[in-house]
Amino acid sequence: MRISKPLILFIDAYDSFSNNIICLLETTLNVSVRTIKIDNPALATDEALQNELRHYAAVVCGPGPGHPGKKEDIGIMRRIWRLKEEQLLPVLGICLGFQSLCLEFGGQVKRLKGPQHGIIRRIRHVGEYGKGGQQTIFGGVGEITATLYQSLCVDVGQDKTKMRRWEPEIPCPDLVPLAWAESRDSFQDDSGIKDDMVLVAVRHATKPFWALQYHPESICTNKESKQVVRNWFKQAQLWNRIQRQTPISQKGTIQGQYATRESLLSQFEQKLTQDPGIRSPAAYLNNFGRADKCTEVICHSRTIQFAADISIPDLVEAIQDMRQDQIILESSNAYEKAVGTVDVRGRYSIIGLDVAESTRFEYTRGTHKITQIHPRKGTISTDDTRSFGGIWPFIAQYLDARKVVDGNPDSPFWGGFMGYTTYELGLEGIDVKLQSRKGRQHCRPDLCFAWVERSLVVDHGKNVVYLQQLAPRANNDFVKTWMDSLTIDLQAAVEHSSCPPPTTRIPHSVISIMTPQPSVYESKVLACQSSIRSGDSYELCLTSQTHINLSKPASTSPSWALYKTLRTRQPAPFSSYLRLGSATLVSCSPERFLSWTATGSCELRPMKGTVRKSSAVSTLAAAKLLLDIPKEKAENLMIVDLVRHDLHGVCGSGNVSVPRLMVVEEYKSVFQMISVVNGQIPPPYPVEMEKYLSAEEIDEAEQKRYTGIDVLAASLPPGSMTGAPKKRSCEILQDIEGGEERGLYSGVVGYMDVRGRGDWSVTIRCMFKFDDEDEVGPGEDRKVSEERETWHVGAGGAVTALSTPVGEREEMETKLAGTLDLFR
Ligand SMILES: C=C(O[C@@H]1C=C(C(=O)O)C=C[C@H]1O)C(=O)O
Ligand SMILES: NC(=O)CC[C@H](N)C(=O)O
Repeated sequence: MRISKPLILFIDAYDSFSNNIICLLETTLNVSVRTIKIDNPALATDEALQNELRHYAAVVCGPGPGHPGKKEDIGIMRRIWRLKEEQLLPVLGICLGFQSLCLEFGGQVKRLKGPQHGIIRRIRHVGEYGKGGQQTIFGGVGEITATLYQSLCVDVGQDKTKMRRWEPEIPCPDLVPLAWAESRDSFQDDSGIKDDMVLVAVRHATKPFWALQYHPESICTNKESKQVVRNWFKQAQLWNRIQRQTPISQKGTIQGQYATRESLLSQFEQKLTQDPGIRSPAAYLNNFGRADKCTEVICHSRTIQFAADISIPDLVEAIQDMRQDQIILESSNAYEKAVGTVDVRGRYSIIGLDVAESTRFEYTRGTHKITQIHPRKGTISTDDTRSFGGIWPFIAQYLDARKVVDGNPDSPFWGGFMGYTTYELGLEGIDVKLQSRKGRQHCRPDLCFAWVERSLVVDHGKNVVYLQQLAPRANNDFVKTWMDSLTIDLQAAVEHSSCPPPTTRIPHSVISIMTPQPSVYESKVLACQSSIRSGDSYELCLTSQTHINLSKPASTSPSWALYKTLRTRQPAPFSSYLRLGSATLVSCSPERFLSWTATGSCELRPMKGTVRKSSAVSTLAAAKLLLDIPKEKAENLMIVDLVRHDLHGVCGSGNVSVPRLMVVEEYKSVFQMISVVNGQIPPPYPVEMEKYLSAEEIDEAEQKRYTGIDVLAASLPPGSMTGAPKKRSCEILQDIEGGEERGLYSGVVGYMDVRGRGDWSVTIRCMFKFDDEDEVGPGEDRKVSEERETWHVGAGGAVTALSTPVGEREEMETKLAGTLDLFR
């Protein structure tokens, strides 16, 4: 007989740490967790809630933005505390859940004098037995050091007496204190810790309710807190055995969902099953039909070895028409041996060839339409993304139908999608509406990918170039002819190349530059801090836009010259030059967003903590000292925990790790603190099951498997550009940033290839423009007209409770200067 694991219901208040708590529960206890949002309409009636709760051994009321006194912030949590005696079941509140419990039973919710977000504190707990001799949940627990994420705190009566007590005070007879964080226990002399005593654990005197105000799941909370979770569940189970009146039942439908989302490929399959008519031959086969054996596509590859360092600009200029569309992803710091360590330097550069002739995919948020532009055929086709479950299921299936298994194993990219997505696409994915006052005034793509069949990969470590083409195996001769002619051009280019290539004069003149006003930016920092103090956000990545108006000689965009100059001045592992459809991007981003391998191992590298290089801070050691402070570490930690949550949402419990935490890296003009978060996408079926599965079952599992695209879709917009919790923070930022679109800035640029791999950078330290903003205006002498274009440069930084307006403004200006200096 199969005994199923006890179920726990996790109530999610739209937090960015929820999946980490679910992972903690599933890996510490022998349980399975289902989750539900605080405002799920399916549980609107008491009867529905009651029917749902029957399935569970216990409930966890999670953390979240906002205030426990606001109905909309806590939703069904409040109804849990109000359950009738016969309906009761054990509950653990965490953070917002803790505050909600305390508020319900007489506690007063106050603002902390100094919000504590991502701050690590020592916790003083009552020990195994409370004052009345009752067993607590702290038995066998040593010293806890735990991360706090809170702006608010609860006063249960002790604030008056100013003494740590283990007994309830008069105003809250039902709330028994179990643990405190005290200012005398803080690790460093930290100006942010201003409250003497903060209550961080309670239990209800008579009901099976416990709660923690600290975050047991944070990467920086020590292992001791796992024992607290074990103890809690032991007591919860004991209570269930002895006191529970409504027995646990598996009957009836269950609304709680798995924390991991359904895979994109499975969403696609489901849509097709619902509406088999879509499988109509033409459109379906064009997009998703699999090639048969004879037309099997492989990645033809030729390796060309070079003696000297390879200059990417020289290489592309020799073989491409630079006036046409381009996609160049360059490790422009590959040969910068004097700056930073080896792992800061990128190794490969990847160049899409003949991009202007490639099929281009465009999607604008809110339209439900994927447009394919086929330059070779001179046609444009449009599909309704709803037929396929959305834009991401479409992309995932399109790529999956073109999987290639044969190619050069040394090359990181064989061909496939290359392109960008905007910040606003990410916002759509987390249901954040755009707040622009006038509504969206354009229909520019928020996702633009080219399907790249010919490419060039440079391995800067080995000084080799891989020339590649996706084509049927049988097309060998045709491919060979193309490669022969290109090889000659490439060799000539490298012989004449100058490394580093000279920066060219930029053929433009600046008409105007509109930079953010310092006082306005500083007031926005204060507005962010006000949202942090009220408990609505823990950290906000505030950004601003600079607009540059250029005049230029007719039909020569200065973008390529701008790129060549920027890549030399700000060499970075994720430089990119894109001219794709109506957008042009010039970027020297140091930040990897996400990469994944063909076997599903994913890496995210959030960057938080920036120091400008100067004569006073010129070494890594000096920068480390500056970044080794609670403010900077808290900024980084919060995003690490957020990224872990995003990854858990696809990889599942137990499959996410943090191999590097808060490491300082050196770049040309800045030092950056980064962390590395890894995740392993689970295989379609457990390997040991293979011998028991039929071919059809294996096929079906493969059809529904997760890929790196699931992680990409689940993690946008990049957490390092939003703050935490992501959704509420993005809404607040929409407001504070005045609804101005970030566009390509704060989005991602990169590739996902036919072998099942991907690599994306966060689009920062960049500039971009759209063709529809180009104008013709009167020239200087007002007689002849001249062409003008508008470039946008975004810059910003994370605001926390510990920020200062001037400090943040200077940090933003430091980041802006790298790009803006091109025009000065
Ligand atoms: C917002 C920017 O950068 C982001 C913010 C950082 C920070 O707050 O330290 C660091 C890297 C980026 O994730 C920017 O470059 O404009
Ligand atoms: N992490 C949380 O749940 C935070 C709760 C609440 N919004 C606060 O800031 O105090």
